[in-house]
Amino acid sequence: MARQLAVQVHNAGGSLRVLSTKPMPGTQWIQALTSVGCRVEICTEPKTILSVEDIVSLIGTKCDGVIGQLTEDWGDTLFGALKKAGGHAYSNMAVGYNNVDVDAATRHGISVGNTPGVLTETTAELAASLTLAAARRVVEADDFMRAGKYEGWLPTLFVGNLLKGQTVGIIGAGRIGTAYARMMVEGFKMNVIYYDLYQSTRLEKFVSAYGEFLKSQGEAPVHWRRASSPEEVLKEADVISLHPVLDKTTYHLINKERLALMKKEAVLVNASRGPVVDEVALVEHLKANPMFRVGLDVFEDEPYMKPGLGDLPNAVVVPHIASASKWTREGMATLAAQNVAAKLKGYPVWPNSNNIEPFLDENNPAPAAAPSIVNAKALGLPVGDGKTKAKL
Ligand SMILES: NC(=O)c1ccc[n+]([C@@H]2O[C@H](COP(=O)([O-])OP(=O)(O)OC[C@H]3O[C@@H](n4cnc5c(N)ncnc54)[C@H](O)[C@@H]3O)[C@@H](O)[C@H]2O)c1
Ligand SMILES: O=C(O)[C@H](O)CO
Repeated sequence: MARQLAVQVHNAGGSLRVLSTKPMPGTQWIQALTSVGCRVEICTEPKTILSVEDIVSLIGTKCDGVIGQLTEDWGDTLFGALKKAGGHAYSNMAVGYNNVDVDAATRHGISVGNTPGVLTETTAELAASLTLAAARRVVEADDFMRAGKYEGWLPTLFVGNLLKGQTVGIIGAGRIGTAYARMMVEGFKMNVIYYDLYQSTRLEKFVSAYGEFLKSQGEAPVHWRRASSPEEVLKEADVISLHPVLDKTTYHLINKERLALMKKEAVLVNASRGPVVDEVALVEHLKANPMFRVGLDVFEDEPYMKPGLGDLPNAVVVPHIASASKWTREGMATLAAQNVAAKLKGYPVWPNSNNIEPFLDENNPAPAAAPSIVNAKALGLPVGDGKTKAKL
């Protein structure tokens, strides 16, 4: 028999049972659920990644909704178990939902929520940090200093790349890609080349307007260009940051052939999903090109790195922390809880999942709506007018 996993219970008398597979930061998310009559059970097992079997046992025989994590495999087995337990609602505590089989959820009549917007700036800031750390060799220099190797200033010590006036390439110019591009344009006066399936008029207008501003200050303007292929971006840019969703079209988007197109001293940053990069090919490329540098927040086989990557001085590696600011993580938890609470209460879906601010204001009641349900259309869920306030 499966072992009983430890849980912490809030509002034990609540009639709707909602499970969170992990403790999450803040308390607003718990309040969002208990205030609408949910009993909240939080799995407190120290094991980092729960297996499908673990989660099936947590779901048990009666469960109305679940908040899960991107490390979990939400497919037919889990949605089948949730349906059998009487469940209707699931939310990832993440904007990316490549760990979720949305079609399976839809087949079982279960809504799938995600947490867009609240992590846009935080994630872009980490991508910018990785860019600087890689371009200016911050981690190598830190290691050197701590190892007691510093014997005095030298003209040749840890020489890296200047960003100002260079070209930043964005692959996937959605919410995060655009926010990152703006940071690099405003912060370092970089020109932009981007590739996305869709035109980013917001980004284009911003760069044009900022270019005009710089001109008005007597400075060289910045420019943008929309590329017609990823190859164009890779050939032209000095820094490339990857921000697409992970799907069949972006799996190994950066491979051996495309790495070979990049400038020998380019900087590549990935804070999207690990499998967007062929990590074995990347290790080979880094070995052969010591002046090529990467900043990685995500890995192909998380939590593992491909052999050799961790030994390379031209790679900066951090453990998937791009969204890890307090405000963002609390906001992600709140949005995930509201996705579940709203579905269980029969509220409509919020009309614009890019505008989630009203859900995060602790001083005002959250809208009586689900912030972001990715299979709302497939399930035929009603869409609200974006005005109705919840009665708490
Ligand atoms: N490392 C982290 O902690 C972290 C944090 C947040 C998000 N993410 C990842 O970042 C991704 C993007 O988040 P977002 O909020 O900006 O999403 P988004 O939907 O706003 O942007 C994704 C963009 O990718 C584009 N795209 C899709 N297929 C493409 C292709 N084949 N080539 C080029 N572009 C393509 C889309 O058109 C869209 O503009 C998420 O899906 C998630 O996987 C990672
Ligand atoms: O997709 C996401 O939201 C991240 O990977 C975690 O913040």
